[in-house]
Amino acid sequence: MAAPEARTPDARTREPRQDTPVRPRVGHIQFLNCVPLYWGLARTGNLLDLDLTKDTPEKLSDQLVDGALDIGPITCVEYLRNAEDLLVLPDIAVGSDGPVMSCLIVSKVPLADLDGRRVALGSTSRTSVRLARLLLEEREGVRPDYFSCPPDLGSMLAEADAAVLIGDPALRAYLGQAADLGLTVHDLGEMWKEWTGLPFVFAVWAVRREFAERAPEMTAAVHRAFLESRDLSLVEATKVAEQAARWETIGADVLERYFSEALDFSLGERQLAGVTEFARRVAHDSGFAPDVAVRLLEPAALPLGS
Ligand SMILES: C=C(O[C@@H]1C=C(C(=O)O)C=C[C@H]1O)C(=O)O
Repeated sequence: MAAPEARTPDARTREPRQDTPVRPRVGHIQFLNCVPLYWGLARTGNLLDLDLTKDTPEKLSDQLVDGALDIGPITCVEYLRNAEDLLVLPDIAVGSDGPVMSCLIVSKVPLADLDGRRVALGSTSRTSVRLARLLLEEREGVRPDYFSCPPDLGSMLAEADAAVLIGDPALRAYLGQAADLGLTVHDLGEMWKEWTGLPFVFAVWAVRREFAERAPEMTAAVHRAFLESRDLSLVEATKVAEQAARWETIGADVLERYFSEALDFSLGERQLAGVTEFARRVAHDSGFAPDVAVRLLEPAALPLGS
C-alpha cells in the first residue's frame, strides 16, 4: 500500500496532527458477513496499514458520518442520508442477488396476518429494518406496530409477533434456531429480488469526501486493499470458511455457501440499480430525495512514471 501522504485530523480535537503520519481510520463490521472482506488484508500484507475499528454496522455508520472514521462500511440508508459528504468505493458492498441468509423477518404468524401486530426491529440495522417495513407495507399490505429492540430473538419475540434481525444472530435463526422455535423465516434479499428483480445492497463502502480530496492516494490504496482482499477470499473461500468455522457453531460448508453464494460483495450497475430503486421507494420518510445521486469515487490519477 502507498505510504501515508497526508495528515489525518484527530477525531477528538479536529486539529491536524503534525507529529507522525497517521494511518487511515477504517471501519470493520463485526459480523461473519464481512470476514471475506477483511481476511485477505492479513494475507496481502495490508492489515497493518489500517487503523481498524470493529463494531456493529449502525455504530460504524455513525462514526463515518461524524468524521471519527475516514473510510468504511456504511449501511445503505445512512449512506443515502449523507450522500453529499461521502463518496462510494466502486465494486465493493455487502448485498445479495436473491436469498442473503442473514437479513430476515422471523415470524410467529404468516406475514399477511401482521396487520396491527407488534414487530420488533433489531437495533443494529438501519437498512434491513427499512426494507422489511417497505415489504410488509407495500408487498404484504399490512401495517404493523413497530418498536426498536436489541437484536436478541428470544427477547424480541417475547414482546412481538415478528422480529427483523441481521448479521450473525439472523444467520443462526436461518440455519435452524427459528425452526426449532416453531417460527418461519422470510429472507429479505429473496423477497426484494422476487418483488423487483434486482439485487439488494445492504451496505456500501464509502470515504468521507474531504478525506478523499486530502488523501487521494491513500484512499485509492485502501480501496485496492479491500478489492484484493475480497478477491483472494473468494478464490480461497473454502479456507476462509474453515478458519471462520473454528470459532463458530456454524459448519464450514454452510459458511462457504454464505460467503460465496448468498452474499454479493460486488457493486456494479445492477447493484446500483437496486440502490436507486430502494431509494426511490423509501425516500418519502427516510431523509433523502427519491432521486438522490450516488457518487462513486473516481479512480485516482496515477503519478507520472508509475
Ligand atoms: C447482509 C447483512 O448486511 C448488513 C445489513 C445492515 C442493515 O440492515 O443496516 C448493515 C450492514 C450489513 O451488515 C447482514 O448484516 O447480515
